[in-house]
Amino acid sequence: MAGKQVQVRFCVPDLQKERANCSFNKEEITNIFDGGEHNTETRRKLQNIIFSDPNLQDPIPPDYMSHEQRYENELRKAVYVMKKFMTDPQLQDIGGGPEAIKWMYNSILRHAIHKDGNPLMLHFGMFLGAIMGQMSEEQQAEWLPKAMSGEIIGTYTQTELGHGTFLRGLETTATYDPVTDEFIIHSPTITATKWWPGGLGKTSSFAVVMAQLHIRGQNYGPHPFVVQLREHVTHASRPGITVGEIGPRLGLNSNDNGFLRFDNVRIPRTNMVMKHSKVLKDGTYVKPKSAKLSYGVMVLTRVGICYDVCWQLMRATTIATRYAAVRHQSELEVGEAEPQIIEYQTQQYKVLPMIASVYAIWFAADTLRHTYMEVQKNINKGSDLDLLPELHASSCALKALFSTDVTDGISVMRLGCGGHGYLASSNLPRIYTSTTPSQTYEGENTVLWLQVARFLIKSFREASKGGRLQPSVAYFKNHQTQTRRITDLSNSGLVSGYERSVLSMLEAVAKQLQQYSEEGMRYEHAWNACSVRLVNVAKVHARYIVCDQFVKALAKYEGSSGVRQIMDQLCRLYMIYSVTNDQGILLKSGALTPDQCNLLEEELGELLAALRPEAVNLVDAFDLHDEVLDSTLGAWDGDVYNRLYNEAMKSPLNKVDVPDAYYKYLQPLMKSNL
Ligand SMILES: CCCCCCCC/C=C\CCCCCCCCCC(=O)SCCNC(=O)CCNC(=O)[C@H](O)C(C)(C)COP(=O)(O)OP(=O)(O)OC[C@H]1O[C@@H](n2cnc3c(N)ncnc32)[C@H](O)[C@@H]1OP(=O)(O)O
Ligand SMILES: Cc1cc2nc3c(=O)[nH]c(=O)nc-3n(C[C@H](O)[C@H](O)[C@H](O)COP(=O)(O)OP(=O)(O)OC[C@H]3O[C@@H](n4cnc5c(N)ncnc54)[C@H](O)[C@@H]3O)c2cc1C
Repeated sequence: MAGKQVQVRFCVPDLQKERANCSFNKEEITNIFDGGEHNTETRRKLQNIIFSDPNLQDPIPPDYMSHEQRYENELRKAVYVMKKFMTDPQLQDIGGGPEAIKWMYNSILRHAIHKDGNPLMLHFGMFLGAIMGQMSEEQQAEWLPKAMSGEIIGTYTQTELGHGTFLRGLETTATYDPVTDEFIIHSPTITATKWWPGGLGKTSSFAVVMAQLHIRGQNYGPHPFVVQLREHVTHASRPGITVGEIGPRLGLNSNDNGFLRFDNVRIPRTNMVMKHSKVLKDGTYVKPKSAKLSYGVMVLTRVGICYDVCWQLMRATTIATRYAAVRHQSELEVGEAEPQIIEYQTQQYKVLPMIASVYAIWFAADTLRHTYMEVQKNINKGSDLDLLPELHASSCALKALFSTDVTDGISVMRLGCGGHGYLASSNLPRIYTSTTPSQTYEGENTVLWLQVARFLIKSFREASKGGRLQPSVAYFKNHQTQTRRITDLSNSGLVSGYERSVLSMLEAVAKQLQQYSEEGMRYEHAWNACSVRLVNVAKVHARYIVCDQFVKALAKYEGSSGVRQIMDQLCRLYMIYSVTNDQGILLKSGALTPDQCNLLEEELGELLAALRPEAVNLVDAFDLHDEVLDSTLGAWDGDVYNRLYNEAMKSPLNKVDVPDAYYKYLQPLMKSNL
């Protein structure tokens, strides 16, 4: 238990001091992020088993491995985990088997086992997601057991060399042949080559392939199909399939992201993924309730990404906060001992708002997950899809906002650790390179912001006609009657300030769109000419959602008063941090005055001082095991300098005093200059 560990484990005096006085029950906070006491218990049992298993250790630090070694090492561990979960009696006790594997890979523990990606990530994420969310019951009965047991390994192949964002522009075709009752999957051009999917290069034997459905010369748009890529047992690529890896990336280099080409590959008709749309034997196309239902796996993954980046921020803030309590530098008062760097207000401003952001992200992600589950329930019941636009807009908004905030936040945490934060052994560089692609994958963020803007403009017009509004934009209904200025600076006052700013921005951009249209510009061009403003308003709306959800989550919170009090302070900090960052927008819209901004900036300073003594306890409450942190700077004991020194000793260059390269290159140069 985290609370008990505090009593018995060694840590450096600076951290002992930080931990000595804690005003709240850490365990209660741990339970929030695990989703309940039972989940905390399960996670701890799992991590005790996993982290004590020598087979899951890396033989050498992955940074010193070659490209092939990294892939092999991660695949070895991933397969070991699958087998262990199937057979280990200790794990059966806690509900072992495929469900537990899925549970673990959908938890923060996967970042501890696989430090730079994992060849089975797409299998556990999107391949299983496509089977469970997009296949008919009959198809699930066929494919799910094989995928869960590892008999087949799959990935999700949508993006092509030529098209990622513009799904309707995909070039891979699936042409129905009624004579043989088969689809013919084909890559007609070089740009139709599938490019990027994780686990595609060397790992997957199957893939869900997004392809344009053609029946009797008519194109019905992109649909998912299951295609076998490699033979059973030999794993050789099948006839008509050309598949391989795309080469090194900025990060996630163990994922064997791949390319894939099809040369008229035939698959049975029943391999079309058919929960929503169907093709009958005679070639009749059965339409789905909404054409966008086949995009469902992407929506699910966008929800997952919100949690995933939250875990990355938890790791980065834990590392930077503990380090800030251990590191001493400079002088606050001349001649006095060097203070812990966390005593500097500017350092508090780096770590504390990011700790608060973890809570903000978590509560908003949880609400989004519930919306997703409600929509799924409605789809399964066959009832209406009213909430689909809300889910699409909110998942785009939150995925885009959180992936950006967290990537930027991790960068601030690295800077907050000075030079040591740049060392691989701090783990901050890898946390960064594993997080920054979330701004691109599963919908490039600018493109997602424009989807949000499309929803906002539509809703704004609906509101002016007195029409029905989706929950996240219900506040538009007041838009004509409200004055812009807010008078109270409470949390709900600030949320209202965001609402008014969104409405003011929408009013202006809608007017500009209208003006362009009246001047004869086509709507699409007018949209493009306004798109910077449209992206800006989408971002402010997203921030509004997060602030609003944070306040609402706390209003419902039924835990202890200590935790409630600290969360209130964190919520207030998040609100003021956000508003002061966005003050240009709030001032311009007239929601705030310069005097009000000054008051908020003063309060921000007071909050930083009030929260400073709790900083280490707050990150301890995330309860991240040292293996999850994998950091010289962030370990629980705070023994930073010994850890840094010991890690440096692992550099292969230190195996010998004088390396061969000296004799080859330097010695001749130095000799010739004697
Ligand atoms: C307790 C914790 C539990 C959770 C644990 C989770 C653990 C972690 C899980 C996962 C971790 C992360 C691992 C991540 C690995 C990911 C690897 C990456 C994989 C990929 O990248 S796969 C490829 C992804 N590709 C994309 O996302 C492409 C982006 N493009 C698009 O989505 C679309 O093309 C588009 C939306 C941009 C445009 O589509 P288009 O058809 O052209 O549509 P429009 O004409 O613009 O709009 C038409 C109309 O449709 C509406 N709409 C569009 N999309 C959707 C949708 N998905 N749903 C509903 N509606 C949609 C749109 O709003 C328009 O509506 P309107 O006409 O305005 O009414
Ligand atoms: C690490 C990683 C893993 C991935 N894994 C997978 C996977 O498993 N499966 C899979 O199918 N794909 C995967 N992808 C691909 C990913 O989904 C795409 O890269 C992503 O959707 C962006 O598409 P794109 O690369 O075509 O970018 P582009 O769309 O070409 O974007 C380039 C620029 O053009 C701009 N742009 C494009 N369209 C518009 C527009 N309409 N309006 C304004 N600006 C626009 C963008 O904002 C961006 O600035 C992965 C990518 C990465 C980096």
